[in-house]
Amino acid sequence: MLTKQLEQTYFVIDFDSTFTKVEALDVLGEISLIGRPDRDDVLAQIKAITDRGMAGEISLAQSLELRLKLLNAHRDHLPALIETLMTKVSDSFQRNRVFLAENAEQIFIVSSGFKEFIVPIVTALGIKEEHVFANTFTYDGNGNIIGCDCDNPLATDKGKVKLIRDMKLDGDIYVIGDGYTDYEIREAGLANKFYAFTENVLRPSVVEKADHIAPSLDDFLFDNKLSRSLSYPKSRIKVLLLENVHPVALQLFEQEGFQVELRKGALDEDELIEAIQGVHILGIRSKTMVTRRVLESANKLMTVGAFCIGTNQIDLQACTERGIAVFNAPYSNTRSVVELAIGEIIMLIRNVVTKSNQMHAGVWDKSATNSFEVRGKKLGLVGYGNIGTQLSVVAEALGMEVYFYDVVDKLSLGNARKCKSLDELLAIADIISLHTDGRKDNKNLIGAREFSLMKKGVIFLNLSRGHIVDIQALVEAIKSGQVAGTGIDVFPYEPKTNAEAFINELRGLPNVILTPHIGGSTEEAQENIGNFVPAKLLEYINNGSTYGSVNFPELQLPLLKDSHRLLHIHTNMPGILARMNNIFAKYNINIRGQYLKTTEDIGYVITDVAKNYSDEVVEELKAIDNTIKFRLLY
Ligand SMILES: NC(=O)c1ccc[n+]([C@@H]2O[C@H](COP(=O)([O-])OP(=O)(O)OC[C@H]3O[C@@H](n4cnc5c(N)ncnc54)[C@H](O)[C@@H]3O)[C@@H](O)[C@H]2O)c1
Ligand SMILES: O=C(O)[C@H](O)COP(=O)(O)O
Repeated sequence: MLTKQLEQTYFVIDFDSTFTKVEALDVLGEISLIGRPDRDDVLAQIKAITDRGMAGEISLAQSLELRLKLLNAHRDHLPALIETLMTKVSDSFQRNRVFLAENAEQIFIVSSGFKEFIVPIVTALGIKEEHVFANTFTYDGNGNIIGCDCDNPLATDKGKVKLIRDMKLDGDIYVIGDGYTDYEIREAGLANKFYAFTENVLRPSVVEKADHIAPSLDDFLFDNKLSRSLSYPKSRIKVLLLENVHPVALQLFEQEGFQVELRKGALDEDELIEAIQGVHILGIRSKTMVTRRVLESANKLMTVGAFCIGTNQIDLQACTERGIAVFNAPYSNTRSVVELAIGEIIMLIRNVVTKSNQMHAGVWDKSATNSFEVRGKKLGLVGYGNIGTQLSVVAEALGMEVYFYDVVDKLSLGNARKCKSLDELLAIADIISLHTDGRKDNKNLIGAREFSLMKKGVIFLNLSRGHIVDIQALVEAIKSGQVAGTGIDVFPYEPKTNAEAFINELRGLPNVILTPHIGGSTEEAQENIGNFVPAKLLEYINNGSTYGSVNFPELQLPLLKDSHRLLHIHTNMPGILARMNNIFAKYNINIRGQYLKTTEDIGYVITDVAKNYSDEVVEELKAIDNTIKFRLLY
């Protein structure tokens, strides 16, 4: 599967900084110059000479001669060099060792480096020794390396060109390398294509001459439809992270080899429509609205990560219809919200904000009037989910009596008491805190009527979602004294970035704590989220697992071993699994594992199959009616 006739194709591959991540002579210098006081200085000189040679600024002969002189190396240094180089083989070459071994007849290593260290490295990955073309060292009587065999064309300028010309290879020639001398083979008309290999180093003067850029060997193999260890090159996967998500997320995606674009603030709909094109993974927080219109432009989008709890900013239905799996971080900032709520409750019931403001204005007003303990007070929680329950436990530890109301029948924790209706809870509580989710139906859940049902002098908190409270009604309730203190962290409209002003009628009212949606903004929470969400997204991208998705059927899949994984997402209709299995039967496919889960809207079928199947199977699976998305993983 996915192989093409290779008999007439030859791959000419460079060694230093292509097959390996490093320049071998730089590494040799690190070994041979140990103990020399000027080691760092000499190593920097060697590196500079290497770069100038690679960029075509000085001749190869000059570059070799200058470096060998500075190296002061000995035959005895070579075993240590080989040992180090073994650990520095480029990741994508390591991954694709099967391709290298299976196509050894057509692969040539052509390098201006030295056979003494190249041969042991490349033959370990299946390359034939007689297909290695490189220089050899010359030594003095004491084993010191003093130069190289000058008769070898590879020690001279345009040496690779001369060598390839003399080889008279009959067929297509693809050259893969990071240096100018690799490009010269193509320039001389001896190669069909030159791929600038940029996994380890990107040399602008080389890249600009290349037919293609290959950020990895996977990319080269994908581009040429050749057999490879990865179904899709990681370097082609684009990630867009908005709203200042924690830097650890960027690091995790980059480590994976993905291309990551990071933006500080949220984007509005039109900006996002433009930015999302070509993006495979989108990371947002609570402010970016992922609307149906945005999704219509998301031509490559596979998954969305909400780096927060709430997902009401995402059109989940539209995502599902397009086979886009959405994940969030359902617990990572729960504790942070709870701690802020507790802090605010104490500050508000003690009237600390008013006292503090007076002090800043030079007023010393020591009195106990309107200042209370929280012990023994009735805390009413609207919404008894992850945050509501945790707040319940912490509040009880402070001696509060907890009451809660939830639309779903929830188990009371500790001594918390369940209320049968919202109205019942509003009438009982001294302090009311909202912790419902942000579903549309909850718009203005608390308005003028609800404030009128509360006890006079109630303390009121909203750290859930802005649209749940009618702000004008809250303003009236504060002005009339119905609400004695309030803490609001979320607003119907919130500035998109820190540069935008906050405009709201709550500004300047007494005993009101206003915070800029920071309930979940602690270092701990953001770091937790920054680790948690990418792990989910990577599991989905790399393995197909959807465990924890908020809109997809949840499947925790085993790791893929020695099989290909076919992922089929379809509208939930009867008969699709049967049609898939008919196709497998028709092509006599050996199924190694099959997993199915559905929701009301979609079905997700994962089939692990033996590797030897024909491309028609994939085409027929994709053509099944009501297929939303198909993916192949290996
Ligand atoms: N301020 C912040 O920075 C911040 C941080 C994290 C979470 N949040 C928000 O806090 C809220 C709660 O988060 P969570 O993790 O506890 O969510 P959750 O989904 O675990 O719990 C929400 C609970 O609210 C209940 N509910 C929904 N509508 C209701 C209604 N009308 N009346 C009563 N109960 C209702 C649900 O049944 C559920 O039990 C969410 O809106 C979330 O987006 C805000
Ligand atoms: O849903 C959440 O987790 C909170 O509202 C926090 O959102 P944020 O990441 O945008 O601060």
